[in-house]
Amino acid sequence: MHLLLSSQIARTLLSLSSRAMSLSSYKSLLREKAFVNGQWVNAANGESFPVYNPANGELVCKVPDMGAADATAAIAHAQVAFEAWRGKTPSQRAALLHSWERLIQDRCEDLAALMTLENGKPLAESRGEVAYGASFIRWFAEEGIRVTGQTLQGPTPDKRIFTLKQPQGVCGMITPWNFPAAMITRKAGAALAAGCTVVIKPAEDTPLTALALCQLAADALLPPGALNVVTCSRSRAAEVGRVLTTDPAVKHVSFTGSTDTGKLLLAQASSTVKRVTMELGGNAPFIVFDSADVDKAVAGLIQAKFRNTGQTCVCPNRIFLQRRVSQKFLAKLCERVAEMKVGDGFEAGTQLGPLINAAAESKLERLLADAKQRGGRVLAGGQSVKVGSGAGHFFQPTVVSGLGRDSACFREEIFGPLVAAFEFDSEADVVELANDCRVGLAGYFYSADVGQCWRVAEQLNVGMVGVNESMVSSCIAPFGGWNESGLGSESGVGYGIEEYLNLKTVVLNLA
Ligand SMILES: NC(=O)c1ccc[n+]([C@@H]2O[C@H](COP(=O)([O-])OP(=O)(O)OC[C@H]3O[C@@H](n4cnc5c(N)ncnc54)[C@H](O)[C@@H]3O)[C@@H](O)[C@H]2O)c1
Ligand SMILES: O=CCCC(=O)O
Repeated sequence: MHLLLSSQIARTLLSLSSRAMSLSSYKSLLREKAFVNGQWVNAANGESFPVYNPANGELVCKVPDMGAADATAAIAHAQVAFEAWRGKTPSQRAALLHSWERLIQDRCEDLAALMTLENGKPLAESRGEVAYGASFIRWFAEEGIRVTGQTLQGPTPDKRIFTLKQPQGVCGMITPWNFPAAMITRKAGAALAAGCTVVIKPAEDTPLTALALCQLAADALLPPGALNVVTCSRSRAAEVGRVLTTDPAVKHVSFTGSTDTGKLLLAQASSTVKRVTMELGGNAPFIVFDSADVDKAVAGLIQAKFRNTGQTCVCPNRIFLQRRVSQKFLAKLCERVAEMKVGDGFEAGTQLGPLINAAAESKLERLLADAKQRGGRVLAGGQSVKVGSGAGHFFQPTVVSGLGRDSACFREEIFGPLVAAFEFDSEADVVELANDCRVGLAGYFYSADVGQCWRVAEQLNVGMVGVNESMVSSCIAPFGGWNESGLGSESGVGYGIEEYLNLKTVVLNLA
């Protein structure tokens, strides 16, 4: 007993001391200002807005609440920087990007602490995101030096045709709060490697990681103006977004966020015919066929569904269980879910952190009420959880079954730790059900039938499919959705960097 107690105390002290270390050192990354043209600046209007810790509602710090004038100035700086940045060789750009990536990896603990502080995700996941985010910078540094064109015989003997790929110019980027580092590096890494310069508007809930990344970019000697961050509150997002999507100097708008916002930004970007990359919402099917290895499927669902407390665009949303395997799957799932720890992301062992804000909690409550009203059965969870002061928005991992396609959980992106299960009979039925939505980001299925694996992978109307696999994202794989889930691809061999390159055809007359 005595031994057990002292080992518990030792563990707690260890976790407290490493937490204290991270919390004090991340502050060296922050200036409570925005970052434009290599400098830490205030908003032209002198205003700022607060950033809160979603786990306890406490103020973390304030950052500038910038507006249209600041966005326009940042674009102008990025335009000047573009002229020099495009003139560097791909290897010179790659060397700077590699330095940036190394500094990010070196400061992993500090960045992870900062991310848990502003986003709430468990520290282990934040560390994972730092590594994931850094991987994109490394990947694109390597992609940048291998951009190639074509040489073709012309239509007549005296002609040769060449294709060149050239950087587009200033890129405007608007990013979400759920992956405060990786959604920036997946875009900015590609754009910078291609020779473009960048103005980012990070999400109002998580501007700090974005700013810390800039400090590290400056430490890595990326030139002033190559990477700029314009911070603003939600009430100024439309104003800053309008500048980024309409200023003629911006040649590309890359957005990750909700489909509704994406549609608005697309419309705005059309006024100057900008290139666009849109990574929007999903409603991923997760199908378990009778032949599946149920333990693997349950483990896969837990991993994919509860990543970032269910607030991930590729999270499984509609869980389709073939009738013979359904009860077994749900029983095992509920057993695992009952063991999951909800808590402050800094607490050792926490698997689910807080939801990002009160609106996210209200949405879960609405979806759950709708499910119950339509005859759904709550098999696990179903309640919010009080953690610490009670100011955060924590929710139990929840499993609901017996739902139909009229339910809100079928129609909407849940974006929280709520598993909504549906039953099906045949392969044809489930493919039809899975494709019955307007978005198409990711899809997953578990089956031991090789023929079925090919057929279903081909038939799902989504951009990414996991077959007996629940993690589809990496810097190596193209990331992007079909239909209302977006336009274009991020990462992958060729695809991610091509988004930021203009194709030019040169016809040479030899005569
Ligand atoms: N496909 C992907 O890669 C991907 C990745 C992460 C999140 N998402 C999606 O994002 C959504 C959740 O994120 P969210 O709620 O923060 O999305 P959101 O669209 O509300 O916000 C995303 C970003 O857009 C900004 N924004 C909001 N309104 C704007 C406007 N009028 N003009 C300019 N900018 C504006 C926000 O400030 C934020 O920076 C989910 O639907 C999720 O699936 C998609
Ligand atoms: O939430 C969206 C991005 C998640 C990912 O890159 O896997």
